[in-house]
Amino acid sequence: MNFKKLNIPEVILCEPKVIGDERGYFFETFREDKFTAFLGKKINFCQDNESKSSYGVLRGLHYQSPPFAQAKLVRVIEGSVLDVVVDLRMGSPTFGQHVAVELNSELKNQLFIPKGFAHGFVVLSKEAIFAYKADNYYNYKSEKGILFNDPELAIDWKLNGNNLKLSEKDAQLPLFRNAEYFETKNQ
Ligand SMILES: Cc1cn([C@H]2C[C@H](O)[C@@H](COP(=O)(O)OP(=O)(O)O[C@H]3O[C@@H](C)C(=O)[C@@H](O)[C@H]3O)O2)c(=O)[nH]c1=O
Repeated sequence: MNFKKLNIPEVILCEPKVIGDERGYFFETFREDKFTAFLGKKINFCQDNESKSSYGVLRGLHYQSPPFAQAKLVRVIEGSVLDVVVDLRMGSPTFGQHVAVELNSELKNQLFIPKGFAHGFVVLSKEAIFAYKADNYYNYKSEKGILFNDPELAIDWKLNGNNLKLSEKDAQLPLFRNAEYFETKNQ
């Protein structure tokens, strides 16, 4: 696995070494030792999730508030998505900024999203199966979100707005300016 810091340096792109042979392919999807060595701290993942979505489905932007904040390691098992994270850490030099990266099942790339970020993705392929690890359990009372097309965030979701499909909940999320920000020291 190769690890790369992105424009927001705490957000890490993980690029696995895929070994192909006449049977197909093999790759390590997660190695705690290498991951911990790169981050310099251990993330205790405790929940694995999977969702399937069709073209144009946008899930996000989501986060859980403390004490249920979640760091996530996300990837695409089938298809392609544009994955977006927004920095909600007060005092961070990149507060309010976002990173957008295409994750797909060809590259098998993954994104590590620390606590203190809102996360969402839009499906660019006919369908996509999305999988992720989280280091804190789902807690519906702590679920929070930000409206995907808040002009203040100016996220280019790559797809025409007419093609986007959102849940009722996600279409009614508040703006970034009304989000619950994170204390940087807690991250
Ligand atoms: C996230 C989650 C949802 N659920 C339930 C609640 C609901 O009935 C159903 C679907 O939930 P949602 O509509 O919130 O699912 P979804 O929109 O896929 O939510 C996910 O979006 C991405 C972008 C994230 O970053 C995740 O952390 C998570 O918030 O699944 C769980 O039981 N456990 C979970 O961990």
